[in-house]
Amino acid sequence: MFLRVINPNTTAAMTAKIEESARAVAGPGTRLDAVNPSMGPASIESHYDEALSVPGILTEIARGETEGVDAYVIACFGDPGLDAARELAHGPVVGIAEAAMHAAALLGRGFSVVTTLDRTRGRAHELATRYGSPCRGVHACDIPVLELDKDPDVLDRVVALGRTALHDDDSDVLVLGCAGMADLAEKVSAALGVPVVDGVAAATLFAQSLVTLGLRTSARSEYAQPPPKAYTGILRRFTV
Ligand SMILES: NC(=O)NC1=NC(=O)NC1=O
Repeated sequence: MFLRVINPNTTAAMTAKIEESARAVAGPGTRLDAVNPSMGPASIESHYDEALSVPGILTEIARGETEGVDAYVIACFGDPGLDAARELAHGPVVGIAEAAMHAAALLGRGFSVVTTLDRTRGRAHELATRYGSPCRGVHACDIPVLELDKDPDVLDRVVALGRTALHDDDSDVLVLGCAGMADLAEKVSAALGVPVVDGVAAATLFAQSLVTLGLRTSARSEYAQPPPKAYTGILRRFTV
């Protein structure tokens, strides 16, 4: 099978980190590549960034549909463009927040999210409500997405915040609230002694499992192909 993991921001170093996390769990029979759009925000840390990332995501989905991609992962914790992507894709499209929250719900009574900027907490709560997940709290380490690779104290800060979150929320599982934290899961889990879910790995395996089960996005109603219509201006270049 052919999985495509889409980093919705345009930072190649993050795409490489995301690819590494996805490849680490993909099966031997799975062809996997990680891509990012050539247009869009360098990182996604606001509703504005999320909105501007969606045309690029949809461009990558449309391209994947011509290249035989069987399933997609949207590798940003805001799950940007997820519903629109499902209208374009024939196979499954899995967001890393959705995957991480569902995985966490299988591992404990309640989970906490450790994310980047404080302003992204509302989106995480909104997604947990939509997904019906037992999220007991969302905590921000206030490290900008593109600083995750540069700040030498990232691991210590995420561990400290995770410890506080588990205590204050009375949670028993942690979810990493950014694709850029994918490489921290194992170390944070070892430090805190609880399961720590990396949404990139979880979404990759969910997508792979759905294809293995022969399941795909339903085209019956809401996720049917978009009704044909004219798109004007620059969007004409990026629409099906
Ligand atoms: N909560 C987040 O910071 N999410 C993210 N921003 C990105 O650019 N990638 C993410 O996963």
